[in-house]
Amino acid sequence: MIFRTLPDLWRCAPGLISLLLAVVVVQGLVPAVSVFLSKWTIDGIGRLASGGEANLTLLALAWAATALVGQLTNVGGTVLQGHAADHFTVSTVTSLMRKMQALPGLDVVEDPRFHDDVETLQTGARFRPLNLVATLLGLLRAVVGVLGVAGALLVIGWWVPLVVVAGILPLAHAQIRLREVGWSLAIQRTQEARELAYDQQVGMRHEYAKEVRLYDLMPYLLGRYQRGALAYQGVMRGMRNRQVVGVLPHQALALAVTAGLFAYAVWRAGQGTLSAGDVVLVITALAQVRESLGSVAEYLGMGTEHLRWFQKYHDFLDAAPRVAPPAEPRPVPSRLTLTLQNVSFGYRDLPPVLDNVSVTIPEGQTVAIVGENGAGKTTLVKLLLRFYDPNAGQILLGEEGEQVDLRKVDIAAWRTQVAAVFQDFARFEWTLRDNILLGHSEEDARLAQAVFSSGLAAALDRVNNGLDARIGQTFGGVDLSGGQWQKLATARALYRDARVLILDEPTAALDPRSEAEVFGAFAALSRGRTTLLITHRLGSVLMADRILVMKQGRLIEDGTHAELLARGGEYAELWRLQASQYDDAAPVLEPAGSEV
Ligand SMILES: Nc1ncnc2c1ncn2[C@@H]1O[C@H](COP(=O)(O)OP(=O)(O)OP(=O)(O)O)[C@@H](O)[C@H]1O
Repeated sequence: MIFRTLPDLWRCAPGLISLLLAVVVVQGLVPAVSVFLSKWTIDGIGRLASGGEANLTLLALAWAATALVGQLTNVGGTVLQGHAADHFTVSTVTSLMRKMQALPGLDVVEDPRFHDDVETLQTGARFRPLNLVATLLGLLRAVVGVLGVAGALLVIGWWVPLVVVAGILPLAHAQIRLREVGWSLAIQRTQEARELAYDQQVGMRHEYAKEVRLYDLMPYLLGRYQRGALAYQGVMRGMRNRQVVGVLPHQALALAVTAGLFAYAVWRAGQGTLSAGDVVLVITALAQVRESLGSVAEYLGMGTEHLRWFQKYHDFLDAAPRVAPPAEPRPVPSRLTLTLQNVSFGYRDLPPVLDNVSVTIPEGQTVAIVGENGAGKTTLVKLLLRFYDPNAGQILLGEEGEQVDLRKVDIAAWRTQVAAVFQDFARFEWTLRDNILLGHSEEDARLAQAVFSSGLAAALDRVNNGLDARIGQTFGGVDLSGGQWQKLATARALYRDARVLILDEPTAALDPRSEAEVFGAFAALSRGRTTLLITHRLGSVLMADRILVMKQGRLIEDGTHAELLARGGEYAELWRLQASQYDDAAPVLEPAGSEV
């Protein structure tokens, strides 16, 4: 992982990183120079005391210069390190977002295991790059410091630096090992951490606030949170304690080695084979070495943990999407007849929700898809958008003779041909304008038309700033009603000049007048376009040329309103049930299970 992470770091700002490395090396050498200055000062004082000569002024100037270099490199190192970490953070987060962009399907984002990865990657991306930079530089500084000062210890024997390093190795190894264990445990527990955070959010965030108050949910949430937190923290605390206590014996060994060398140096001075300056050098050098080696071990441990995060990050970047873009994408055919041929599909490893569906929808046709909850209507359009690939069968675009399998078509190009109002459309808390344009360039007439046809114009009268009003509560914007949000989602779809229009319950939250207006707009808009309308309001299917009825993943009826009524099957039954709700003479409610 280091062999991939370091080049990544280097590539994000090569000039800056070179300068930073030079500064850190100088910074790391300052302690070694200080140690020698101490020795030369003590030896100089000794010579002066015994009538010899010593240039103490030069030594004082050297001290001052060394201290100045130390301070300058400290400040410069901190500034440059901040810059490098900023670059690295941006490049890491950018790569993560680009990878998301390169995952055209929904399979990965809906996988619960992936939620854990995203949680780890998303929270880590905020601080791991920064911490890795700080850790690597700290490590380099400490290693240079150790090498420089250990070199000074050659004064008392060639073997001394070796003994010092050997004394610290078990500590370094233990630090790395403990960090690895800690990381693995934290990763295993990500799901629990996410659940804790979720219960907290439910208690605190505005989207849950009404139910939390009405149903007095807080005691229940607190109970869940406290039970979960106690269990989770117990495990994590045990791990942290083991980390702290586990390194104690190794620290004791490192301390014993330096204490032994100190005693040896004092003994040699007593024998007259080391000068007073040499002894000062050994004492300061040992203190420095001990500190720097401690830092090396600590940085190695921290670095290991950060690198494990980067390993996860690289694994994610390398992950092959199940919905794979075609190697040689074919253009979208000029005529857009949609054909499903024996399509079966199940989410992940769950039972199939589409069972051998075959249908052809000629270009320009308006098709309503109806059926009970969970029948597979939304799944069918998600397959058409290539959010998933069928497990069996195929989806073809184009007229007979020039049909192309959807899996071979350029995904981005295909999606530009489609506009959709999803049942669970996204509520972007940006301005109204940005919510409609979605990053596309603005065309005044088209924007005005989309706002008018969606019925959003009435909502605009009530907000300051018109289309520039920020919406949603998170950033203090204006909140919209459910119906106004739905009109906004509709305006978004209408703004796109798409050849295929997908409307999944597009009027569920609209009042009758708005619904009639919006359907009027859809009717106008669907002219010349292929339109798929999923709805439970059977009155609205009258605008369709053709109705598909789905039940338990199968397409069970296909025809016009009149044909299906005449057939007296599922559609006729659904129609009768719904009509009866508006009919004074008929019973208003049917038994459960008849939901449309
Ligand atoms: N992302 C998903 N992961 C797993 N199962 C899913 C997913 N989305 C839908 N399902 C399941 O697939 C089945 C079909 O769902 P789908 O949303 O296609 O039904 P629908 O006909 O659109 O229903 P509704 O009228 O309630 O919107 C349901 O049983 C649902 O639980």
